[in-house]
Amino acid sequence: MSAQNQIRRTTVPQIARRKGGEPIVSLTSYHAHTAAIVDKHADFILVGDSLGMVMHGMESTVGVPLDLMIMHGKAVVRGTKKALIVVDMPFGTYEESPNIAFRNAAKIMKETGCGAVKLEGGKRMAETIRFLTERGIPVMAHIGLTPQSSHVLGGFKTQGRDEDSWPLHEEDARAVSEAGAFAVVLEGMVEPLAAKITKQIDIPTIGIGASAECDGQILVLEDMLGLNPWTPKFVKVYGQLGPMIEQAVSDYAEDVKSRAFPTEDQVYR
Ligand SMILES: Nc1nc(=O)c2c([nH]1)NC[C@@H]1CN(c3ccc(C(=O)N[C@@H](CCC(=O)O)C(=O)O)cc3)CN21
Ligand SMILES: CC(C)C(=O)C(=O)O
Ligand SMILES: [Mg+2]
Repeated sequence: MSAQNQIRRTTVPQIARRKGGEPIVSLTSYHAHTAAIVDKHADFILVGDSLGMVMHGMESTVGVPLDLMIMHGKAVVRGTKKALIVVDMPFGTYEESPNIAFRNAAKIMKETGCGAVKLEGGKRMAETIRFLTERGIPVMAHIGLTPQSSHVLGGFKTQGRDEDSWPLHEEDARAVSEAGAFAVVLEGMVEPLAAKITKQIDIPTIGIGASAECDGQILVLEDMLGLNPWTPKFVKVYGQLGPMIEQAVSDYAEDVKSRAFPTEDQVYR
């Protein structure tokens, strides 16, 4: 098959060009079958390190290993054909030096086939963002509430409540934009700060708990499907899958006990 015949995925420059235009749609996914559904409607899909908490029951994202991100990244790339796939770099795989970050980001891209990586941090990560983008690895930045630093921040706390902190967040946004990031996630940030940052920088801002002032939105798929028992305030629940799964499981249990399942339809003769 020639390259032209393949369905082209959304590209990094296409996302970057959406600044100030039609809002960018994104969700997380960690899983081939759900990713195939999300792929029909999302511009990009994030294989987020939130998978440590959502899929593996961890208390934070700090313990997520690189190999786990690669495994879920492969699953999502295999399950999709249209969306840009972005994979989170997990804690401890990029902070130390641009060289180490490049090695691990290249491993993620080569082994998963994703189109970009995401890493947390503003001004402090600017040199690394430049190092990676100049060498062929597109980087999405992530500032504000950065869950990998929750031990320093004192938990998952909304940022910018105190106006005195705004200049630091604005500086982070400018630094990642100037370093070559193609977009930046603004997480857990008061609305006026997210609005100010979105106006100040040339790359799209993707909000999560950061208001409709951003250039796009992202949510954790399981949260908006009603599968998370501790849904934060910024989540809108679009489907109640938790109760649906429970009903199906309890119907199945009843049918097994009463021998109503399997029936003629499910039996080999
Ligand atoms: N399932 C899931 N969804 C997420 O959005 C998510 C993860 N996991 N794991 C990684 C981070 C952690 N996130 C979180 C976790 C908790 C709150 C939270 O409890 N927020 C409080 C606000 C606290 C404040 O205002 O200071 C809330 O009540 O919404 C926020 C973001 C966002 N990310
Ligand atoms: C919430 C998004 C932005 C994320 O980083 C994740 O899912 O890990
Ligand atoms: Mg993340």
